Amino acid sequence: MPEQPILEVRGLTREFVRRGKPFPAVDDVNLTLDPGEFMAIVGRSGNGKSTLLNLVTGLLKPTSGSILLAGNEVTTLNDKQMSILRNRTIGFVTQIQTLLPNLTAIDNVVLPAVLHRNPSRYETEIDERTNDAQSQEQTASSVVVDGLPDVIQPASTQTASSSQPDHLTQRAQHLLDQLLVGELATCYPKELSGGEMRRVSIARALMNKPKLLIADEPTGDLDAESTAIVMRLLRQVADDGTSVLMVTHDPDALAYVDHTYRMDRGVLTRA
Ligand SMILES: Nc1ncnc2c1ncn2[C@@H]1O[C@H](COP(=O)(O)OP(=O)(O)OP(=O)(O)O)[C@@H](O)[C@H]1O
Repeated sequence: MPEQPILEVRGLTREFVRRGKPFPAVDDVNLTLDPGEFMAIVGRSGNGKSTLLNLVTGLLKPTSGSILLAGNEVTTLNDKQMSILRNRTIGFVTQIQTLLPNLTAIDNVVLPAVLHRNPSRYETEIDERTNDAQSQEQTASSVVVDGLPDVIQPASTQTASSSQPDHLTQRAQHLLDQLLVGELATCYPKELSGGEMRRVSIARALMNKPKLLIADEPTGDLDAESTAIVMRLLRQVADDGTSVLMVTHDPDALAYVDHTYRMDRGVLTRA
C-alpha cells in the first residue's frame, strides 16, 4: 500500500488587504509532499512563499482551502491543538532568528525534545477529537503559550542541557557537530554570527526527528561552503524519510532537491 502523504494542500487561498483592497497572497495552491520528498519553492520577493509556509504550520489561518498534515486537518485545529501537532510533526527553520537569547546554543537545540517529552495534557485530544468542533470550543479559551513561530515555549527553567538525559544532549551536540558549530554549543545567541545562529536553528528544527521539515531560506546568510554542509544534511534527512519543504533564493541549494516549484503572485506551479 502506498504511504500516506505527509502534507496535502488543496485549494489553499489566503487574502490580505492592502489599501482597502483584498488580494490573494496565496492563490488556490495545491501541493502534495510524500515521506522523504524534498521540495523547493522559488520565486521573487513578496510572491507568497512565507505566507504559504505560515499557513502550513498553522501560524496563519487560510481564507479558504484545506491542509492535511500527517492526517490532521490543520484548518480545524485551535491554537493549542496546532501547537502540539507542530511540536510532534514539524521542524521549522524560520527566516527570522528565533533562538531564545537566555539559553545556550545546545539548550536551544535540546528544548524541543524537552517539550516533546512533557506533552501537554491536551495532547491526546489531537488524535481523538481533531475534528470535534465542540472540543475546539472547550479548549480555545486555554492560554496558548508558544508565541514563537516554531516549537519553542518560554517555560524553560529546566532546560539546561546538564539536567537533561544524556542521549538528548548527545543528539543535540551531534547535530551541532554535523553543522560545524559544535564548538559553539555553550555560547549564547548574542555571541554567534547570523550564519552560526542559522545553523543552530537548523539543528533545533531537526532535534525531534520531524516528519516534515520546513525551511524558509535555510542558507540565507551562509557562504558557499556552509551552504553545501547544510544542504547535504537536509538531503540526508530527506533520504532518511523526513519530508522537506524549503523556500530558497539560492540556486546552489536547488541541486539537492527532488522537485522545484515556483511561486508567482501567490500561484504555485512546477518550475
Ligand atoms: N500581514 C500582512 N498583511 C498584509 N499583507 C501582507 C501581510 N503579510 C504579507 N503580506 C503581503 O503578502 C505578499 C506575500 O508576502 P510573503 O512574505 O509571503 O512573500 P515572500 O514570497 O515570502 O517574500 P520574501 O521572499 O521577501 O520573503 C506580499 O505582497 C506582502 O506584502
